[in-house]
Amino acid sequence: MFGKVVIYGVGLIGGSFALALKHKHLVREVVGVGRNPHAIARALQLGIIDSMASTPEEAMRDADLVLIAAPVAQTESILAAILPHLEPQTVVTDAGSTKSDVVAAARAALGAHVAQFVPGHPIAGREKNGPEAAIPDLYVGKKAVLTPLPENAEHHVERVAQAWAACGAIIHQLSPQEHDRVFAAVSHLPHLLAYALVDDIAHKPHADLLFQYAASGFRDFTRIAGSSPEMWRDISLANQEALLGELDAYLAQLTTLRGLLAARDGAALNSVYANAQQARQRWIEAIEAAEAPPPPPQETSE
Ligand SMILES: NC(=O)C1=CN([C@@H]2O[C@H](COP(=O)(O)OP(=O)(O)OC[C@H]3O[C@@H](n4cnc5c(N)ncnc54)[C@H](O)[C@@H]3O)[C@@H](O)[C@H]2O)C=CC1
Ligand SMILES: O=C(O)C(=O)Cc1ccc(O)cc1
Repeated sequence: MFGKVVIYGVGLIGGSFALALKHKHLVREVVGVGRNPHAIARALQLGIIDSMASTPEEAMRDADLVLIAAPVAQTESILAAILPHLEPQTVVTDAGSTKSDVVAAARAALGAHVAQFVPGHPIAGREKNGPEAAIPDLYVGKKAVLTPLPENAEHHVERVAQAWAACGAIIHQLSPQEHDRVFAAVSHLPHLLAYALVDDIAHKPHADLLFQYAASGFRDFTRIAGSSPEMWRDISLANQEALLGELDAYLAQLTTLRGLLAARDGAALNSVYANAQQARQRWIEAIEAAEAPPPPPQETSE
């Protein structure tokens, strides 16, 4: 399917993409480019990449597909470094968690060559980072959202969709603005809340005592506060407007709940909790049905 694939940022996301394509024998050669020499050396040692490129010229020579999987604030400088060596057959994509800023960065860095850039975002991941965290089946049954540009040729969009589909992902399309509004609510706000809760507790004078007794509910709620601070700083700032909107709505909900608690209004509190429990149950059922592997083919006697 692919000759040379170049990964800028060989961590959890870029590394898992490379491993998925390699395990399916869909790529001849994976070349990694990194900022941290130890991480890129480890990616080589783990067999995630076949070689590392030390210059953009070397990386981009004869490249079929380039995936940018670094924190989103790095996108513009990476694309600017790529541009002088961008060949006509090369398709460039990214895995960034925000899309409006990435599209703006691509337009600023690439000019007319933005037609070769197809923005993307795999909706799969976890709180672990770096090449050690990369696994080949990270994307199986998960969504990959593409936010194609009007300038993109259909066959370039199709090429990126094929790559994510080969990793096991289900392809969706949104506009960059729709994408950022959706993920502000269901991804960016929850990460901010998890960081806020752990930071708040860590600053209390009796933090050690509190952490000593924190149980699995606290662990579940705060799992995502184990994620990379740099990555989430970049996402928060990139999607500032939509995230502020969601944060304000959530603050209003907290104020409402505070009022119910202060008034000892058990019936109203119960109603909020019950509505949330039911909505969560419906969501879990829908997501499990959507992500379930297809049933094995039925054997017939004929
Ligand atoms: N962690 C997650 O669950 C998900 C992350 N994403 C997005 O994927 C991207 C990568 O995230 P992860 O793989 O989790 O992070 P990671 O920290 O595991 O890997 C990122 C890698 O990029 C390298 N890097 C940083 N600046 C660079 C530069 N200028 N040039 C080349 N390499 C550079 C880092 O050294 C690191 O090895 C981010 O944009 C993030 O928003 C998307 C979906 C899920
Ligand atoms: O750790 C988790 O559960 C996540 O929420 C992973 C994740 C992080 C960032 C994304 O843009 C998409 C998925």
